[in-house]
Amino acid sequence: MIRCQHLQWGPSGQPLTPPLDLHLPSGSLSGLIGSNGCGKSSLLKIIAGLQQPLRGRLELGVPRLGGVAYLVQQQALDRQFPIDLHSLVSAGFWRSPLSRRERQARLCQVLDDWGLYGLQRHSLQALSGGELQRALLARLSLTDAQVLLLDEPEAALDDQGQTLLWQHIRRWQAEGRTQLLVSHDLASLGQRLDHALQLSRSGCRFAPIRQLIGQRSPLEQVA
Ligand SMILES: Nc1ncnc2c1ncn2[C@@H]1O[C@H](COP(=O)(O)OP(=O)(O)OP(=O)(O)O)[C@@H](O)[C@H]1O
Repeated sequence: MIRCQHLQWGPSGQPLTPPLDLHLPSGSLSGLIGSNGCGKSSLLKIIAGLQQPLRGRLELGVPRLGGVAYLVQQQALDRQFPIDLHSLVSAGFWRSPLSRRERQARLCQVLDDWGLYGLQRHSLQALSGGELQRALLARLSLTDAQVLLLDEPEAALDDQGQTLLWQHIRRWQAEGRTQLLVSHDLASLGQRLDHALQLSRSGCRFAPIRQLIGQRSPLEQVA
């Protein structure tokens, strides 16, 4: 669950949008859309607790530590950081109650799921954009967090990667996790999601995504 009351965020004294009131129930899957610089990534950082809001209240129903997982845009990562793919993905076990043996089995499964087998010892620099994105998603797959914040998760993924991504998103939805997903691919979101939050300087609007992007359903098109 994510509940915002009169929430505002942005640079000090310069809120990016009018106050946001929003309730995303547990298990919901919602898009977060809007033009470049309107404040989408900043809102995810506020929800993740990485930035402070300017004003308003935020309620998550879970503790931030362990309860919220945030998939960052990969350009926010330092590719020079001296770790390999194995270490990056394994960070998803943080606070996990699994035994060493269980972790090993789960890691193998997740690496296999995301098509990363054989790349465990590659440094971050040696990964392609799509491989790094799969590694970040594999790390997310290891967490038990109930709130998942996904910032452009389809970035750099090929068709097969995008299919895998949406299989996982549907699985997380079936597990009752709350997901908020930033994307600029409105056509794809329009086919896959029911609702989205649209941010802009003039206002925030949570509505059926087809209304927001001006798309009509196939039935409406026939009618
Ligand atoms: N650390 C910061 N200091 C000052 N301004 C910032 C900071 N981070 C972001 N901003 C500004 O806040 C605004 C919103 O940025 P944000 O990254 O949230 O936009 P966005 O909607 O995610 O954009 P995009 O679609 O381009 O990813 C931008 O104008 C940006 O320049």
